Amino acid sequence: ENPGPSRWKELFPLATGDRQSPIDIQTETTKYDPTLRPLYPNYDPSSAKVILNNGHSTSVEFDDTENKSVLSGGPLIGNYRLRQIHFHWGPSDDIGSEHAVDGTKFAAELHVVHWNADKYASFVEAAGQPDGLAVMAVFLQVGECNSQLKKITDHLDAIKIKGKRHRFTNFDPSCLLPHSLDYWTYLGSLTSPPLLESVIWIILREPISVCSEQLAKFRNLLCTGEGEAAFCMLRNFRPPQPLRGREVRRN
Ligand SMILES: NS(=O)(=O)NCC1=CS(=O)(=O)c2ccccc21
Ligand SMILES: [Zn+2]
Repeated sequence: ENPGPSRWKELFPLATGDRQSPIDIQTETTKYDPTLRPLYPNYDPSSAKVILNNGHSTSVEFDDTENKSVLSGGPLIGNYRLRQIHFHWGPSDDIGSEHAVDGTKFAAELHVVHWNADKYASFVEAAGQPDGLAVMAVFLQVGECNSQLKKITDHLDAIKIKGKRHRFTNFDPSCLLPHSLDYWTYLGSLTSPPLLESVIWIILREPISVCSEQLAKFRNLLCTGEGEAAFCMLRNFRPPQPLRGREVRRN
């Protein structure tokens, strides 16, 4: 089975770096910053292309060959182009999110991944730069079933096996955002290998809902491929990492 987060440092020295993600957000020590602007997501539903099972999560991939779907505002300078969305969850409803708030974890976490197309020529190049990526995170709090999330969970049966992909278009990920776009922001990293320290994190303070039945559908995905012994994708979250003196700002 995939070596868990505790062994990543053996292959990826960045795992013990000083701007690693996720973190536990201690709300009392976040700093209000009046220079932070409102977030401005502007997504074209035709950018959505495919939903897939990559063996460690399920993602929706977007056409990022032009500035059709971008995030601007907030702490960002210029436009960050939408690349993909994916989710993190756990084996039970009491854990699953990557970031935590005053020690509390949510049942799951949505990541909306963007890259700085104003400055860099590709996602891969941007992923190697300190201001290359912007990931907007949304907490999924267990409760009511989420009718917008159903657009994703209804397709998971078709991509149960690692490597499966399915045409998935006419989808605007704004439908998964909460009413309020208030946020915390800090400088961090990708939360899975290669753990690159290139992410401006934007964590929405208001969660969206998810019900147990929907969480069960994520857990039914397989992290194994065709012809392999089947193992369910029960957990794919990295635990909180040391803050190393970083500041968390809020708008
Ligand atoms: N949880 S996270 O948002 O830090 N993303 C991990 C990640 C690792 S990756 O480099 O495979 C990659 C490619 C495209 C989008 C995301 C990723
Ligand atoms: Zn993620």
